[in-house]
Amino acid sequence: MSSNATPSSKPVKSVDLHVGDAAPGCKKNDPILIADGVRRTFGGLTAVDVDHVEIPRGAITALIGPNGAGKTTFFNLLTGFDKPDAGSWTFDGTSLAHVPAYRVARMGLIRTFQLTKSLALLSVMDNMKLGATGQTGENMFRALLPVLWRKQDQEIEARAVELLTRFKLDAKRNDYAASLSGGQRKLLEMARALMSEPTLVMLDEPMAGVNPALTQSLLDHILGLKEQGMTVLFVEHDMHMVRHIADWVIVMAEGRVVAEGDPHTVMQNPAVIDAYLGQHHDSDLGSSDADNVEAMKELLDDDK
Ligand SMILES: Nc1ncnc2c1ncn2[C@@H]1O[C@H](COP(=O)(O)OP(=O)(O)OP(=O)(O)O)[C@@H](O)[C@H]1O
Repeated sequence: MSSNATPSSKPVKSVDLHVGDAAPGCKKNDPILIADGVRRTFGGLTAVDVDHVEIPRGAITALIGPNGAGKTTFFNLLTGFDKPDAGSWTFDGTSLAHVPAYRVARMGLIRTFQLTKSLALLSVMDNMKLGATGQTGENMFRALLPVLWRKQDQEIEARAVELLTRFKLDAKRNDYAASLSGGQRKLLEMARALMSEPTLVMLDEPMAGVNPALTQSLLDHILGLKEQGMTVLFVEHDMHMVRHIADWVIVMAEGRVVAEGDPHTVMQNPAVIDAYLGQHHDSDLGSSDADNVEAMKELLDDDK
């Protein structure tokens, strides 16, 4: 499915991100995240089996692949929301294996979810405050000094207001998150992710379920993250979006990385087309296979 979404201005693409050929697992000039031998099985199914992958710093990388390729599972592993059977990975040179999700977030790696996790019965503002990490109140001794946490509370609120204004949600700050539309919830989740001033933002299907009226603003916000010096890694099925905003694309199929490159080159790669067609050349297409074929058509839809 495609939104035909385009950002309001033509993005400046980052180039020279990799070293040597743009092959699966290729080295990057300045990787922020490096994963080695990351494997996750569910019973007899190998959901993720990534030999080596590097995510370039300061760029926007799209992680694409057909349904069931292992993208979300890989996100869950990298961010401490799931545990691998094997493997190691580093973020900014620090090993993240066995680090729980809340500590990964404090280290500057924040993710959003395919289905938004805003807490429906909390106000928009309270959702934002929950996104701030490393508060004084989390430290028992400093929490005993009200002067410290009051000042911090004001700073957190000011940052939340600034972000809500940027994301055009400030008028809704006292509303329950439950009252927001699907697209507004996606914006809230992104705004909340920024409360902790992350260095790497991982977005799982940021465009899914977003009303066309909000797609452009979401794209502009994602581009804005890069302009502010953050690294973005996102999972997305919308190939128009991938083509327009991604500097680099990593393709997964059946748990493995099968291709990497700039969007234009990757989308012409026969291995990628094969991955989307999968093993279903000769059989009837189920609905998720039909989605994959739709995505493949979008892949082949040349740059406008
Ligand atoms: N908790 C789980 N228990 C059992 N199998 C799982 C679990 N989570 C994921 N899987 C399986 O692992 C494989 C990879 O799933 P995953 O959701 O990571 O793929 P994906 O590439 O994100 O797919 P989509 O694009 O449809 O979201 C699928 O076959 C899925 O059914």
